[in-house]
Amino acid sequence: MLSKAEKKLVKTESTLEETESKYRDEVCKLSKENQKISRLLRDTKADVTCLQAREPEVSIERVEVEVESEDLRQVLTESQKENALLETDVNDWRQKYTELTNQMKALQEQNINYNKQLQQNIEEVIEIEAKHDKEMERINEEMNGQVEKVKNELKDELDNLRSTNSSLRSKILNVNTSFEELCESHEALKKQASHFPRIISVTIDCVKTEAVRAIEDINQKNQELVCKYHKEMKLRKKYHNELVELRGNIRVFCRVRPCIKEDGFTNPSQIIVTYDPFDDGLLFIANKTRSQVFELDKVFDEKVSQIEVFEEVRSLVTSCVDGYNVCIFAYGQTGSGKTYTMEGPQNDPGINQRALQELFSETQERGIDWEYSISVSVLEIYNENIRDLLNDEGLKLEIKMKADGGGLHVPGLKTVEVTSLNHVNQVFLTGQKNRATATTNLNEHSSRSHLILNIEVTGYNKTTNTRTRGKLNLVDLAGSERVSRSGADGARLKEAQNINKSLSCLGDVIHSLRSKQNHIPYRNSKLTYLLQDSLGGESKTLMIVQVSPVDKNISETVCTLNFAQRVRLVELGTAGRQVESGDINEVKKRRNKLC
Ligand SMILES: Nc1ncnc2c1ncn2[C@@H]1O[C@H](COP(=O)(O)OP(=O)(O)OP(=O)(O)O)[C@@H](O)[C@H]1O
Repeated sequence: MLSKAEKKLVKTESTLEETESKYRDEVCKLSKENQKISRLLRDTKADVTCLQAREPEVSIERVEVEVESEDLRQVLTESQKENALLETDVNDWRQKYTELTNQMKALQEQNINYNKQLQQNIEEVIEIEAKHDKEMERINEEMNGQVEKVKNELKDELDNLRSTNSSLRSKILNVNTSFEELCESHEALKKQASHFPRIISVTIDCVKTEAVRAIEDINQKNQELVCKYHKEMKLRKKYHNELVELRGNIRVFCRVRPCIKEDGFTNPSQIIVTYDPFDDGLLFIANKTRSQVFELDKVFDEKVSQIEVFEEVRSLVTSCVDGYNVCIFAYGQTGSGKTYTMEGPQNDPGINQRALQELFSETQERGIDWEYSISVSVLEIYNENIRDLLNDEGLKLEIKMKADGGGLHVPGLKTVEVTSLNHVNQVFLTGQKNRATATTNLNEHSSRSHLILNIEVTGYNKTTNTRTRGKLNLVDLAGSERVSRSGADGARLKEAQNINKSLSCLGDVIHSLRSKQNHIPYRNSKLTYLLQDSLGGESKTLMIVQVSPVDKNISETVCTLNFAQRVRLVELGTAGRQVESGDINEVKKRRNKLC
């Protein structure tokens, strides 16, 4: 602050000095001019005085002379000329005098003006000096005030610093004490820290044990949860099955066959089928950019074995022993694995052989009260003709209603009672032989015909005098691919049209059953007519749809699964047992009533 006031003072002083020197120069210049004018005036005055004091050099004399001679006249003429010249000179001097007098007057006036100016300037200088003094006084006062203020401020600051200093001193004293205390604590901690590794390792061991225990607990809980979940799932499935049974729905399973060499080289991106790890009833098909989901009663992935498949149908098969009509048919496009699931290779048989084996063991386990007989017939429907595969006589067979009202049958169809698995295998071999002799290419033929293995289980209870009769139809349908896709003509076209007809009749029957229509068009094809007992009314029906996992078959796969979804919604009504009391007349009466 002081330096600012000082600066201002110095600046004002220099401005004043500048102004003063400027006026001093001006006054000096004016007094010099004044002196010059005074000198000129004095000189002019002296000249005038001198001129006034001087005797006129020329006196005009008028002499009147009588010119008497020529010489005199000449002298007179010359004198007159000289006189005229002198008069001219006098006039010039007079004029000069007047000019000088005027000049002197002007200079006097100028001198007066200069004097006035000088006086004015002197007054201004005095005024400026007074102002300067005043300003100096004010600045001095201001400066003194500032100095005083700064002094006071500095004093306050010094006081503050002094008090801060004293408080800092006391703090330092305190810090010193704290520092000493900290040093002591540090020493103590150092001592403690030397024990740390041991403490830490003990703690880590404890934590590890705790963690292991916690993980074990979690694992146990997890396992319990998984068990509960599986139980829930089983329960859900059981209730679902019960519901299905109550409603009489057609149960629909889906089996995905593994990739085979006919699929060509397949990389993972060509596999279009995926599964839900938590729900074995869902199947996903990657159809172009979207994933289509299909809900079925059970999905068997490509790794599921023949035994596992049979485990799922075992109870259905054995219910035949209790007098139920059961039908299991395999549906799907050619090469999707229908025959594999139903017949299977010799070293790993499918449902047909396992079902018979199961029926044998089940009937044997029923105890001594029961007498059972199991008989089989094997037939195929090819081009809407029924062929008995256990009889090679080539009889034309038709489906007829039994005379006693006991349902449909095929008169003339050979039925063989089987007693052991070996016997069953022999019967199957006969069927396969007969099928092969009628055709040049068994594979192609099997694709275009429906194969039906009919098993009838009759039981008689000696104690209660009751009879049971259950029928098990195991059907390997012809390939379901569309005619338009196969590009067939001639005999092939006829075959395809017939397959198409019977499968579309199957679809119609299912549609009519689903929409609970009064008329169900069973008779529109040999297949539906023959399976009437198994499709409608009091039977348990299972359809196993077979699909290929690769993208080249996607449209057939999607068609198959759409068909499966429709089939699943069909309600057939509660299945009924075929149990007859010993009094045959009563049975007949009941049957006639039903018809
Ligand atoms: N689950 C499976 N495991 C191993 N191989 C299988 C499986 N399913 C099908 N295959 C194989 O796929 C090929 C075609 O199967 P399959 O003959 O059973 O089909 P299909 O649907 O009966 O055909 P078609 O309508 O022509 O009779 C066969 O070579 C068969 O061995």
